[in-house]
Amino acid sequence: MLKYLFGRRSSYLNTETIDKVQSLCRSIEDEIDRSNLHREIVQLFDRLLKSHSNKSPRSILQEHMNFSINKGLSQTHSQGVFLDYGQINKAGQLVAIYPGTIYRRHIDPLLLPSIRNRFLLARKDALIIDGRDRGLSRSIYLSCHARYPSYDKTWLSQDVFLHKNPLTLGHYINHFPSDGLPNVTYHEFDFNFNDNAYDLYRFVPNVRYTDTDMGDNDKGMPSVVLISLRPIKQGEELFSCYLNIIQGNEKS
Ligand SMILES: C[S@@+](CC[C@H](N)C(=O)[O-])C[C@H]1O[C@@H](n2cnc3c(N)ncnc32)[C@H](O)[C@@H]1O
Repeated sequence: MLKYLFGRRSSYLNTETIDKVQSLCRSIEDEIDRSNLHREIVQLFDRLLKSHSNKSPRSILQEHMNFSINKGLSQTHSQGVFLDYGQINKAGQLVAIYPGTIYRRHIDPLLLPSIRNRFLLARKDALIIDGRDRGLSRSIYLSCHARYPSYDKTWLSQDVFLHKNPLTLGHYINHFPSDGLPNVTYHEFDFNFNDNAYDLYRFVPNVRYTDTDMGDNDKGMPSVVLISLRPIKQGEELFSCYLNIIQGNEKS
C-alpha cells in the first residue's frame, strides 16, 4: 500500500511482527468509511474557515475533535509527534495529514529532491508525497504552490502555532520502536470538495508538482491521512509502520 522509499529495515521486524502489524492495519483500514472520513474533514475545515480570528486552529481542533498533536523529542529518533491534548477514543479516527508535493513516480523529476530525503511517502497509485519542509523540497513546494495559492503552505513553518491546519504533522511521525506497536496507520485519501465548498482547499497541505488536467479522472488533491489503530492517551507518541506494505500483496 504505502511505503517509505528510503526507510530503514530494522532487525526486530521479523515476519511474525510484520504479519501482526499488517493484519492490525488491514483490519482497521477495512472498516474505514470513506464518506464518513470525508464528512469529518469537511466539518473540521469548515470550523477552521468560519472561526473567529482570536481562536487558534489548534484550539478549534481541541474543541471540535477533543485532541491536538504537536512535535516533540522522540523516544526513537530526533523529533516525533505526540498527542499533546485530549485523547483519541477509538480506532479508525483521523489523527493527522501528510503534507507535501505530489509527484508521479517515474514521470516527474524527483531525483534531486530525493537526495538524503527521509520524508518521501509512496501511494499505491504511484504518486509520491515529498513532505520535507526544508531545502530544495521546500523551494519546490513553494514554487508549485504559486499555482495553487489558496492552498496551505503554513505547514512549512517549524512553529506549529502558525499552522493554518493543525493536523499537518503526519510527516514527522516515526516508525514504531522495538518494544511497541504502531498506534496509527497511513490511509490514502483525496481531498475533493464541491464548487460551493472550494474555500476548504485552503486547508489542504498538498500541491501537485505537475499541473495535469485529470479530466473525468480528477481526484481532487491526492494525499495521505493518518488513522488511529486504537484509543490513544494524552502524552503518547504517535508511531506508524514504515514497512506495512513492503510485505503486502503487491510488491512495488
Ligand atoms: C519522516 S522522518 C520522521 C521524522 C524524524 N524523526 C525527524 O526528526 O526528522 C523518517 C526518518 O526518521 C528516522 N526514524 C523514524 N523512526 C525511527 C525509528 N523507530 N528508529 C530510528 N530512526 C527512525 C529515520 O531516519 C527515518 O528515515
